[in-house]
Amino acid sequence: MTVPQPLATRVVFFFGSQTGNAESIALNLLDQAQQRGYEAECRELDQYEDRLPFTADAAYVFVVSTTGDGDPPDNATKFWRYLRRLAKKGEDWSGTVHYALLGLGDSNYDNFCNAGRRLDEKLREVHATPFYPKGLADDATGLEETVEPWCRGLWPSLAQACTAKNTPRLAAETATTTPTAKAAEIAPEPTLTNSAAPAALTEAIERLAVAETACTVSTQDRPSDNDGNLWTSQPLQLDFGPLATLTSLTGTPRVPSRLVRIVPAATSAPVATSEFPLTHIADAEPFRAQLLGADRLTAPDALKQTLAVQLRPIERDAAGSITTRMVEFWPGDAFGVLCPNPPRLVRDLLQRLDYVATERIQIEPSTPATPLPTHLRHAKAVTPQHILTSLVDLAGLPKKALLRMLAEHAADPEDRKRLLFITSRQGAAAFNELRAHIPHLGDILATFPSCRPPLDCLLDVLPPLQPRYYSVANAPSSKGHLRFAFNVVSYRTPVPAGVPREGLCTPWLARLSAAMARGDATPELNVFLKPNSQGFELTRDPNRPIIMVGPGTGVAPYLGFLEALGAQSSARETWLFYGCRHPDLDYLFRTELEGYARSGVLSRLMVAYSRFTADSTADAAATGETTVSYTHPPSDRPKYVQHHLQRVASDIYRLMTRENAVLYVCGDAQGMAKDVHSTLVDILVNCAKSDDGPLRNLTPSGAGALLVEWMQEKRYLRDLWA
Ligand SMILES: Cc1cc2nc3c(=O)[nH]c(=O)nc-3n(C[C@H](O)[C@H](O)[C@H](O)COP(=O)(O)O)c2cc1C
Repeated sequence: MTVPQPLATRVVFFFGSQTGNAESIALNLLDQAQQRGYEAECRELDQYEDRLPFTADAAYVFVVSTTGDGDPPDNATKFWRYLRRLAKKGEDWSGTVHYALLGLGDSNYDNFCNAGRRLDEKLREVHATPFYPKGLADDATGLEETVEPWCRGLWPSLAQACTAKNTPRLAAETATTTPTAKAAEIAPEPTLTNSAAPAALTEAIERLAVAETACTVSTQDRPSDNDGNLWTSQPLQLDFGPLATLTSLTGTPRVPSRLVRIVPAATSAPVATSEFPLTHIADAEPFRAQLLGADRLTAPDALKQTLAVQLRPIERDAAGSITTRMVEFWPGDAFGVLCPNPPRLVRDLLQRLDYVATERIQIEPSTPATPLPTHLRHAKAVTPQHILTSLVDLAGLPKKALLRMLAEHAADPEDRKRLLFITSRQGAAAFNELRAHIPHLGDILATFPSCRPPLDCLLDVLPPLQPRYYSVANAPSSKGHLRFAFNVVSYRTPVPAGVPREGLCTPWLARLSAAMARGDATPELNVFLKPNSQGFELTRDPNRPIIMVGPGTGVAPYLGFLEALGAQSSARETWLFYGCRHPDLDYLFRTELEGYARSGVLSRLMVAYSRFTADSTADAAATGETTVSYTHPPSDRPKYVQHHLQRVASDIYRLMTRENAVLYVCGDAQGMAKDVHSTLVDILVNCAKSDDGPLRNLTPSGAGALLVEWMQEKRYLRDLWA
């Protein structure tokens, strides 16, 4: 680690963020840097300047998440390609570019923090100099665990790399704000100590005074309750016992930066739907689509309810008449569905926060030098109801930043103490317990009844509401229609055990479809095309063999592939490895898949059943081999897709090493994709033993490297979710 003489006089925070975490961290860092007197700015990575972008007079801080299968976020791909080009050309940034890097990821995925790691490698390749060790934060265990210490440690290192130009704003603010604000801002990690009785802890906490909230009025315009009864707000039963014996709290995070301010809109005219910002996703061009209906793909007694919905993209002419909109896509593309938060939850929150649902307001940055978070940038004239319905995520797992902000707005000292405890080092178990309840924002506010945060403070910490993406399960030729398949997400909480919960978008689509089947009007959705930028698409080369692996709803994109292949005439081999629990319960798209196998569009269809225990000797269905009949004793049946792959190992080896096949894997990142990957390593190592070519003596690590090479060459493609 080289700590440069402070050449830099400004700091640039760059973020690459798909779902808002990295952006929120970068914006908070920007605010803190400005308070420390640095001249600072914050940009999306793809907003780098093309000419002379990186200079010695700035220190650079990168906060980058990973998406897809180890890929950079959409707003960082242009920069990533640019940096690769520079590295290839032998660019030399030694002595010029000093940087720090924080990667975000999730260790449930194979390629943990891959985008951050690779960015770091490339920066080193061009001889940029890190001035602070890189941090890699893991969503699986809680980003905060790494993010907070990394951010705290950044400042001393930055002070050596970069000179602050201005008098720290902190000092100026100290003179003008309340003692509370001072304490919270100056000490990034307020350590509340009191060696006396626990009551004194309350007193110590009390000294961090409560900010006032000045919002009034009531809710109008009640949306209809078509969102089931799972979204009512319930207080959580949490164990605050340990708090009774504590005399100090340490490790509480700093109060989140103020990013957003709400002002009355310039006009009070009602908001027209057409004015309403539909999505913050770059390049997305939403269109309307009618929901035509849903087919249930699983039996009523199957573990999961899986639906295939049909949509008809539409456009309206000036007279209001509707025609089908022909959307150009390619098998492998996905569509984003913009799904609202549940009306019941929105209404509860508006009541609780005392906002007029339909009052026009405007969102502005808290200071001119701080950009608005991307998802709020278009909210020029909106209503509180719009914001809570469509812009922010109310149901995601709560972050410490949210709880820390709420502590600032708790009128009751007991609520405040408890909230601070949950965010503290001593309250780690309580924080995990809170998250195990899988609460939504309404539950959290019900648990701390004296909290009434102003809407702008909520907007500072709530992540953007994400569209839900579904692979298109048909070919473009399908009369302009779109088909998606998904499991309707419902589950029970681990704590307290067994409380029913549901997902946001899939139960909503299921309810809309059911209402329509009962005779309600045809619903319209806001949808946009998300072309597959990572190469997971039907190969455009008509001669390449195709191997598709996709258990469960991972089979969905292949339905699109197969429909398109059915319209081609090609002698190539097409194999599908599919898996489900039981042939009679959850074999999705069975008729279609077996039809493709019979007609030869699929050369082989191999189905693994994980819970099929019938004691018959194998017929085609029992073995899961539809096109070749051979028998297996029940105990020897392939249970999972990787078992089928093992059975035909030499064919897989031949197709991949000699016939330039493309291998696709779609579905669960955590279990299936890892097992399939290690099976592929085994297959390569074992089959290479009898190969006289260059792969003979292939080791497991050599096989792993070969698979990585195939990924880079887009011959081994994965579309995964955790
Ligand atoms: C669809 C999807 C794919 C992901 N793929 C990976 C991955 O391959 N490797 C990884 O470490 N994390 C992966 N993640 C986890 C994210 O990097 C992590 O949740 C991060 O906090 C997101 O930050 P952002 O909101 O700034 O994008 C993935 C998350 C999603 C939703």
